[in-house]
Amino acid sequence: MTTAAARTATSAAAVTTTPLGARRTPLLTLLPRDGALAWVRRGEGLIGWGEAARLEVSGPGALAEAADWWAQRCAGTEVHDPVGVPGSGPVLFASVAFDPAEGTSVFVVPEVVVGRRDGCTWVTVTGDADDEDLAVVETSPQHAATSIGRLAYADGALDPMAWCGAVAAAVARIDAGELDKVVLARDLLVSADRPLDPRRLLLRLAERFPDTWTFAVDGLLGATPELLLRRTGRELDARVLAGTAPRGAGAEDDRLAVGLQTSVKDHAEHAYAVDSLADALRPFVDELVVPEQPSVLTLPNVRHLASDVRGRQRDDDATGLLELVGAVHPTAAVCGTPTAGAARVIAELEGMDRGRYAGPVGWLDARGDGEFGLALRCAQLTGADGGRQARLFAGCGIVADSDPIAELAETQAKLAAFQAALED
Ligand SMILES: C=C(O[C@@H]1C=C(C(=O)O)C=C[C@H]1O)C(=O)O
Repeated sequence: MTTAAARTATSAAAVTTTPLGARRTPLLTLLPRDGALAWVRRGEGLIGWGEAARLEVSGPGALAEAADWWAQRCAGTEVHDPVGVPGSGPVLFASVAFDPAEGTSVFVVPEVVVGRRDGCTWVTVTGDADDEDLAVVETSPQHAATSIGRLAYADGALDPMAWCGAVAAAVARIDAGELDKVVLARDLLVSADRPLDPRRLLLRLAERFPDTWTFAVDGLLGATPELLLRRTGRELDARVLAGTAPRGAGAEDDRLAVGLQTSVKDHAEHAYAVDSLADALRPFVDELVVPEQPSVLTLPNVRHLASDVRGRQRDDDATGLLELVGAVHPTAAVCGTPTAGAARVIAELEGMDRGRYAGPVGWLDARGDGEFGLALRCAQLTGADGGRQARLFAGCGIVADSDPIAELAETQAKLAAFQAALED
C-alpha cells in the first residue's frame, strides 16, 4: 500500500516570533473568519490563520510522512524566536483522520500564529513580518456575533432507532465473546439560514466549556475534554476519559455523580481506555504514572471518569510526537478492545465515515513539543451553500452491560455541547 499526499507550500521562509508581553484580548476574538486554526484552553494556547504550507495525506504511512515533511520544513527555515517556549517559533496545526490509513489527515503551517502561555503573548509570522499581520494583534478584536437564523436538524447515517439497533448488535457480539468494548458513534446534520461563523462557535464553546480544549483545523471545530498526548521536552501526559453520566437537577445530579463513581460498568469501560493508552506508551517511556482510581470530570452537559496519565520518554528514544500519536491512536476511548476487532465492528455497524472526528487534533512545534486531543464534541463545517451546514458527531463506549436507549441519551447529551454553541 502507498501513501497519497497533496502538498502546497510557499518556499520555506523565515519564521519570526515577536514577544507582545501581557495582553488581555481573548485569543479567539483575534481570528479572521476564514481559515481559523485554534487550540485554546482557559484563554491560553495558540490560534493561527493563513497557509504558508499545507499537507493532506492518507495511507498507512501518513503520520510518518507528515513527520518527515515537518522535519524537512523546519530544517530549511531560518528561525528568530526570542520567546523560546512550547508553541513559539514554527508551528504546525494538525487534524488526523480517525483512520489515517483510509481517511485524509490535514496539516497546516499558518502564516500567522498568536500564542499565549503563562500570561505572556507572542506573535509568530512566517515570511515577511508585515505590518498588517501584526496590526491585527495590536488592534481591536474582530469577532462576529451575528445571528445564524433558524437551524434545521436531520439524521445522519443512521436514525436514532437504527443506531440503537447497531448498539444492540454490538452488545450481542460482545456477549458472544468476539470483543470486549467498542465505541459506536453517530452523526447529526444541521443547516442554518445564514453561514456559520467559526469564530462565534469557538467563542461560545470556550465560554461554556472552560475545562476543555477548543480547537479548529480545516473546518473541524469543537471543544474536547480529552487530551490524547502532550509532549513538553521529554515529559508526556494525557487525560483519558471513558465512562459517562448525564447531568441532572439538584439532588438528582448528586445521585448521578455517585452512580458514575460506583458503576462497575463505567469503571470497566474506563479501564479498557486507560490500559490501551498505557500499553501503547510503555515501549517509549521509562516511567509511567497511572492513577489507581479515576477521578470525575464534571462538564456542564456530562460527567466523565478521568485518568491523568504521566510518563517520561526514555532518553535513548528519538520517536517524535507525531509518531507517538500514531502509536497510541486509536485508544479504546474512541475505538475499542481489542483494537482491530473493534475497528472492524465500527466499520460494519456505524454506517458512516468518521472523517477526522475522533482522530487526533492539535499542534506541534519545531522542538517536537505539542499537544494532541481527540476530536470529540465537534462538528465538521461543510462548504456547501456558503458554509451553512455542519455535521455533528458523538459516540459512546459499548460494553457487555450497555443499554441502547441509555447510550442514545448519552450521544444526545454529548451532541448538546455543540448544539448549545449553535443555538445560543
Ligand atoms: C466518543 C466520544 O467520547 C468518548 C467516549 C466516552 C464514553 O463512552 O464514556 C467518554 C469520553 C470519550 O472518550 C464522543 O464524545 O464522541
